[in-house]
Formats: sequence, C-alpha cells, structure tokens
Amino acid sequence: MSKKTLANLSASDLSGKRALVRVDFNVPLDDSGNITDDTRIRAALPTIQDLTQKGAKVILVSHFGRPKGVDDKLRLTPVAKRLSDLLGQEVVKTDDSIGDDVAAKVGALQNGQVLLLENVRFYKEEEKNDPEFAKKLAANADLYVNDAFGTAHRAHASTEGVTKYLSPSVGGYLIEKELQYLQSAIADPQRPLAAIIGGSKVSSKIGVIEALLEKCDKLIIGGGMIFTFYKARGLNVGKSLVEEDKLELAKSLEAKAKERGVDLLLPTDVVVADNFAADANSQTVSIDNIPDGWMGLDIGPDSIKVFQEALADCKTVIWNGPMGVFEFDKFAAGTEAIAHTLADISKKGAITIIGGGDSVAAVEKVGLADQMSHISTGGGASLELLEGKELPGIVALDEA
Ligand SMILES: Nc1ncnc2c1ncn2[C@@H]1O[C@H](COP(=O)(O)OP(=O)(O)OP(=O)(O)O)[C@@H](O)[C@H]1O
Ligand SMILES: O=C(O)[C@H](O)COP(=O)(O)O
Repeated sequence: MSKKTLANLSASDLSGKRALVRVDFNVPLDDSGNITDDTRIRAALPTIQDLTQKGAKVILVSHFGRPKGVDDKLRLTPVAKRLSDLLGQEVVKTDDSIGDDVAAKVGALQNGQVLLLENVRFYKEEEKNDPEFAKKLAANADLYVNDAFGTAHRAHASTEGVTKYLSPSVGGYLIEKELQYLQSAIADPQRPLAAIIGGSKVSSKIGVIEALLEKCDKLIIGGGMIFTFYKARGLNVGKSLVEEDKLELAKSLEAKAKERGVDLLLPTDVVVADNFAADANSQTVSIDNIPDGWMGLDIGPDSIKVFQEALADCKTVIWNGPMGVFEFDKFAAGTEAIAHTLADISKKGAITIIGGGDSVAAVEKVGLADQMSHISTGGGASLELLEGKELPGIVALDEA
C-alpha cells in the first residue's frame, strides 16, 4: 500500500516505545459468553508479536459490539484471556480505555508486554470521533498502529481521530494483507478474473457489482438476488425474494455487462421450497419453470456445473455472498459446491479471495478456510473496499 506500515519500522524505532494498536476484536460470543470464532484475534497476532519481539510496549484498543454506554456483557475480559492463551504470555486488562488507572498500568509495562484496554465504545465519544477523546487515547502512547481492518470503514476516534496526535501512524500486517488481496490483486489481476456475488438482496450489492463489472471477465450471480434479475427478464419467480423497485437496475446491470464484454452468468436451475424452513418440501426446477407458491432457496445442480466450468480456468476469483440459504442444510449444496470449486482452483495456483460476511462462514462450515488464498476479516469494510471507496482508517495513516 502507499501507506507506511509496521514493516517500515525497525527495532530501534520500536524498542521501549508505547504503541497504541487498534485491533478489531469484535468476535462472536455464544449465550454463555464464550468466544465462538477467534479468527479476528488470531489475525492480529503477527502485528502484536512483531511489536513485542521488537521491544515495544503494546497497548491494544478495540470495540466490541454496539454498546450504549458501559455494558458488562460487552467487556473485553474473555478476549484478553483468549489472546493471552494464543500469545502464551500474560495480557494486562484494564477496566477503562482512558484515565488514571490506564495511565498507571501503561506506565508499569515492561518492553514486550501487552495490555488490552476496555471496550472503547463504552464512550459515545468514540463513534463521534471526538478530538478530546482521541487526544486522551493518544496520551498514553508514542506511536499508532492500525490493524483493525474490519473497522477501517469507520471514522472513529480510535481508528481515525487518534492519528492526528500520534506519529508515526502506520498500518499493521493484517491491514497490509487485506489491501494486498482486496485491492491490489483485483486492480491488477491475473486473468481471467471472476467475481461471484450472492447473498439476499441486490440492493446491498449494487456498488460492488458495478465496481467489479469494470474489472472482471466473468460475473457469477447467485443467492436471493437472482430472482430480481429473472423477474426483470419476465420470468415467473413464485414466492421467491424479489426487490420490485430494483427491476430496472437488474436490467441495466445486465446491459452494462454486455456492453463491457463481461460474461454474466445467472443460475440455469434452482432448488425451490414450499416455505422458508429447514425442513420445507423441495424440488429442483429450471428457472423458467418455478411453480406458483414456491420460493427459490438455492442454485440447482446444472447451475453448479455451469459455474464450475466457468471458474475452472480463472486465475483470480473474488467471492462475496452465499449462493443460497446455506444456514439450512437442505439448501446449502450450491454454496458448498462453490467453496469446493474455489479450493480446487486454489490448489492449481489461482488466487481465491473470500470477501467477508456470510461466504466466510460458509467456507469455514465446510472446513475449507485454509485452502483459500485470503479470507477477509472485514464484512462492511471489505464491501466498501471492493466498491472502490476509501476507508477512513487507512486514509488517515502516514504516507509511505
Ligand atoms: N434464495 C435466497 N432467498 C432468501 N435468502 C437467501 C437466498 N440465498 C441466500 N440468502 C440469504 O442471504 C443471506 C446473506 O446475504 P447478505 O447479503 O447478508 O450476504 P453477505 O454479504 O455474505 O453477508 P454480510 O451482510 O454478513 O456481509 C444469508 O443469510 C442467506 O440465507
Ligand atoms: O463486525 C464488524 O463488521 C466490525 O467490527 C465493525 O463493526 P460495526 O459495524 O459495529 O462498526
């Protein structure tokens, strides 16, 4: 990236220095408060370990959920425990993110020690990007590292405001890797480049489809949004999800693909259900044969074959959004088949990028996560990046 990164800082820049490190430890918890997926914590380890090895005093700051004021259920205590297990060293945890107690605990840190501040969103000033609050966060540190890719699309005090008070302000290794895949690999791709876009609604993916249409050779569309395209073509879609106010948009996206010579592939058959339920009755029909009263919940076997053939020669593939209602096993086959196809082409050297959100959950569910080139830790942030938007948490960093 054109921004300064941690790789640009040597041990002499870091030894004995207090580094404020923004991480995204917004991880899912079960009803008993146990962490169900620690991917985001693991993803921050290279940055944390590089800093500790170079003798920095590491002060981690993260949000957790969307609290309105202090909320005991959204304290970062379980995260500190998991991080400590992963690092194999004690992580000092504070009960606040600013103030005298924090200053005392930071003051007591030895080189190479790690401290985790309490959930920064307990202060409303965080999301307001309040300059006084940013100044207080910065007061305990000498330099700033942003490695919170999942929150880089937010202009908050700990992601953006704080850079005005700390120098240098650099990106961490996770941010660097996310940009390498979600930006560089697509800006200058090894071709053919395919984009696979799924999920429920076309309205939430307009920006990303339009941006990718400018770059890709093949655009594969699945998920609930296909029915808006079909209805726009005049097909009967039964009770399937349709956005009536996006019919013209669907037509214009198809026209744009044609104009740009992009091969736009929609499913040829679908699995329809008699209601939206895991145990619904189902049947596979061609797309011009959807019965009244039934709804499409997955792509069919013929579509899977067509998509697999289209992907076979691709050198770069970016995937965002499931092909069907993969949360129900009966309607997960399309999404799982795409995950397997990407794992196969990955083995043959293709770059496969999973752009956040539910497709990440789908790839993890089938145990293929480690076979992809890159799995983004950002949902909203990865979509905004793919749409070509600038992320405030990255814009604010020092130029390289
Ligand atoms: N045919 C369909 N009908 C209705 N819902 C569908 C259909 N296909 C997929 N979905 C639903 O779409 C949802 C995912 O859509 P969304 O647009 O949120 O995707 P995403 O971008 O991967 O996720 P996120 O919003 O977390 O980034 C899933 O919960 C899935 O069940
Ligand atoms: O989970 C996420 O997408 C990030 O942590 C950002 O969280 P937010 O949408 O609450 O800002």
